Amino acid sequence: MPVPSRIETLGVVGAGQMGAGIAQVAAVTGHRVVVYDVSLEMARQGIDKIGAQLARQVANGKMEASAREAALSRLVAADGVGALAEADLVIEAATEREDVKRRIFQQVCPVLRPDAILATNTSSISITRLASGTDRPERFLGIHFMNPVPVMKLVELVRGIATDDDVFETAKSFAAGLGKTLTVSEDFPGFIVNRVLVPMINEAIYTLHEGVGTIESIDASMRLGANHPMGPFQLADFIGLDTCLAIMQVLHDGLADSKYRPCPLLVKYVEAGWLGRKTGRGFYDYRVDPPKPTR
Ligand SMILES: CC(=O)CC(=O)SCCNC(=O)CCNC(=O)[C@H](O)C(C)(C)COP(=O)(O)OP(=O)(O)OC[C@H]1O[C@@H](n2cnc3c(N)ncnc32)[C@H](O)[C@@H]1OP(=O)(O)O
Ligand SMILES: NC(=O)C1=CN([C@@H]2O[C@H](COP(=O)(O)OP(=O)(O)OC[C@H]3O[C@@H](n4cnc5c(N)ncnc54)[C@H](OP(=O)(O)O)[C@@H]3O)[C@@H](O)[C@H]2O)C=CC1
Repeated sequence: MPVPSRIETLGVVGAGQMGAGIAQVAAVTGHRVVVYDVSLEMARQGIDKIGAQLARQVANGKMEASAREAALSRLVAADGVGALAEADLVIEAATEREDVKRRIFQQVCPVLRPDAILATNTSSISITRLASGTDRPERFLGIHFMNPVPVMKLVELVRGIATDDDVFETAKSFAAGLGKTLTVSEDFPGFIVNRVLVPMINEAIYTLHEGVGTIESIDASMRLGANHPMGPFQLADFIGLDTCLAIMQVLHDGLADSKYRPCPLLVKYVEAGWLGRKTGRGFYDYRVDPPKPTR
């Protein structure tokens, strides 16, 4: 069966920071986008965030008001999974948990067009393993965007063992059409970016845990000493500590090497529900301005 040669309608599952970012970029570049989350209300909240983000661009003179209106008119909040039936491509961007993603694929696959492509924005989980839980492993791949999606230039593409070449080519043209630069990663835990980046963050947390430095001194050291735009704790809070921990667990389990052991302090923060910016508190407390280190 031929694959859609062009992606006109995109479905996005999960309207959190990544799903909303993907939906925003796709709508701005002329795609119709159906946004699905656990409820219509959550999907609407994601679209409201996009509206606010685009309003800032209009206020800064970076976008015409008419272009904002046009982008918003292309965004639809799904009132149920059935709304994904019209999509040429669906990108899953829900919580970084394999059980959650598998359950989503079980719900979504029966409503998809038989020729539709299914992709995941997973940060670390095996594409081949996720594909095996769908009805279309040959039409399944990883399209891994970086956070914040509208700003970051990279998209990592990852094929599973069964991904068809023409599916991969369609995904490449789609991502290039969003203005992104592509790299291709083999399907191993964490792919390229997170195999390198998240152990660095985990090491920064060990550095704190062992008393080598404070949150602020470690962040300042990496910002000023390594020219990173954010220190590792600012970045961890920005990514989400639950996501950072999930990635470390995938690296630890998948590569069976103790060097990927998640720092117990990271585990403690996640257990406390201090997940970073999205919950108002992580390694920094964002309920005060400027954000205050939490240890
Ligand atoms: C976990 C994974 O699976 C993979 C990952 O994504 S790992 C995370 C990768 N991301 C990073 O490493 C981000 C590192 N940080 C940065 O690059 C920068 O700090 C940053 C781009 C986030 C902000 O840059 P900054 O210069 O400090 O801030 P600021 O001047 O406010 O913003 C610069 C631009 O980004 C935009 N921006 C900032 N945060 C944004 C957000 N959350 N969403 C959308 N746009 C955003 C701003 O609107 C601004 O755009 P304009 O230039 O058009 O006005
Ligand atoms: N954060 C980052 O920097 C990056 C993350 N990623 C990956 O993108 C994905 C999403 O991450 P991110 O946006 O940060 O996470 P968020 O926690 O911000 O968003 C996840 C969203 O998925 C929703 N969700 C959970 N379960 C379901 C479900 N069964 N059906 C539909 N929606 C559901 C959540 O709803 P609710 O809140 O109600 O649970 C939430 O709105 C993860 O796989 C992550 O690894 C990739 C690149 C960068």
